[in-house]
Order: sequence, then C-alpha cells, then structure tokens
Amino acid sequence: MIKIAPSILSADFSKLAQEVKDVEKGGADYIHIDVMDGHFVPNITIGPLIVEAIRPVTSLTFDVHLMIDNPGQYISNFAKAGADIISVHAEACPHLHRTIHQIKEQGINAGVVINPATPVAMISEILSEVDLVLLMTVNPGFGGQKFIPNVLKKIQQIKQLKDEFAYTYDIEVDGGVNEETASLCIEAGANVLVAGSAIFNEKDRASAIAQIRGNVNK
Ligand SMILES: O=C(CO)[C@H](O)[C@H](O)COP(=O)(O)O
Ligand SMILES: [Fe+2]
Repeated sequence: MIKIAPSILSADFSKLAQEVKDVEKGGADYIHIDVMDGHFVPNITIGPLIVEAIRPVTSLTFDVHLMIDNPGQYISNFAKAGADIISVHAEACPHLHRTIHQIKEQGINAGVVINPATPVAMISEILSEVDLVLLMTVNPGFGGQKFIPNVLKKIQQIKQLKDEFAYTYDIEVDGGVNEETASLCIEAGANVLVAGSAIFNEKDRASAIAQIRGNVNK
C-alpha cells in the first residue's frame, strides 16, 4: 500500500487548517511537517506551536521531519505537540542510536533520514531499530526543487536490506516527487511518498494525490 504525505511547506500558511483538511479530504495518509532551523538547512519554518495548533484539525498521522541541529533537544516538545512519527537526519546526530531511542521513549515512531550525498552505509547499524527510513531526493531546505535521480539506487539498497533482514521499516522519499518521479520511486521500493508543491500548487488536491499514488486511469 502506497501512502501519500503532503508536505505543508507548500501550503498557504494564512489558512493552514483549511489546507490540512483539504488534503485529508483528498485522500492523504499523512501530513508531512518540515521543521527547519536556519542552521542545519538554510531556511526557518515550523516549530512545535504550529504542530499543536493544527493537531485538532485532523486525525491523520503527523510525520515530522526535523532538519535541525541537535534534534534531541526538541523531540519531547514535538511529541507533546502531537507528532506521530519523528525523523532525524543521520548527518545531525553524532549519537544516532540514542536519538532514535529518545523518540521511541515518547511512545511514537522513529525515522532516520539521509541526504542525497550520504551513503546507505551510514545508517546500516540503525536499520533494525527504526520504523521509517527517509531518503531525501533533493538537498533539504526548500520545496519545489528538482528530483535527484541518483537516489533511486539508494531506495533499491534500502529495500534490498529490508527484504534480506526482514526489517519492518517503511521507505519514504522526499523532494521533487510528482506523478513521474513517484512511479520511479515506487518501482525502486518506496512505499511512502512526500509531495509538497505537486499537491499544494494544484487546485484539485484529490486528483493530484491520486495521480502521485498512480491509481488514475489513463
Ligand atoms: O523536506 C523537504 C524540503 O527539505 C520537503 O518535504 C520537500 O521539499 C517537499 O517539497 P516538494 O515536494 O515541493 O519538493
Ligand atoms: Fe520533508
């Protein structure tokens, strides 16, 4: 089953609650929330206050992508605000095992993320502990960037390891996902697709979500 996670980074923030409800109605599975600190990535976005504010609007899973330095410092804040999954960048965590377990101790799911230039080997020792592996298909920091096709072979590697060792994690991709690139990612083994601009820049969110999911009759 393919899950679609609209990234609210591309939503209209002046009516965020409405935007969240609109993609829920349109068939979204998760709400993807991009947290940026101006240090780990060159942009500043959403904090726990916003997560808390939109929590009552939907019962969809909140998939929180932390693009921040020292993420461990903020895990309990985001969990209390309503996160269901928190993912941290391996590049930002010198003590990745500790950080992943900090997330699990909150009673929520833990994900690990790697940038396009980071090899799969960097996370091989944590794969047995995570609920989600998120492979960035753009360099993190902004919505609306172009998909980096080189990441497809890392999706295959992560899927191969999952099958070989019977790991249970979901495989998520994030960045430049649209109807075309989504099908490449699904073929390579991804089962959770984040899409920001390809959903929120379209008027008809239900049809955008269906197209990315790949179940539209052509
Ligand atoms: O993590 C992110 C950027 O760092 C976003 O989730 C991602 O860019 C989604 O936007 P788009 O689908 O427009 O590329
Ligand atoms: Fe993201």
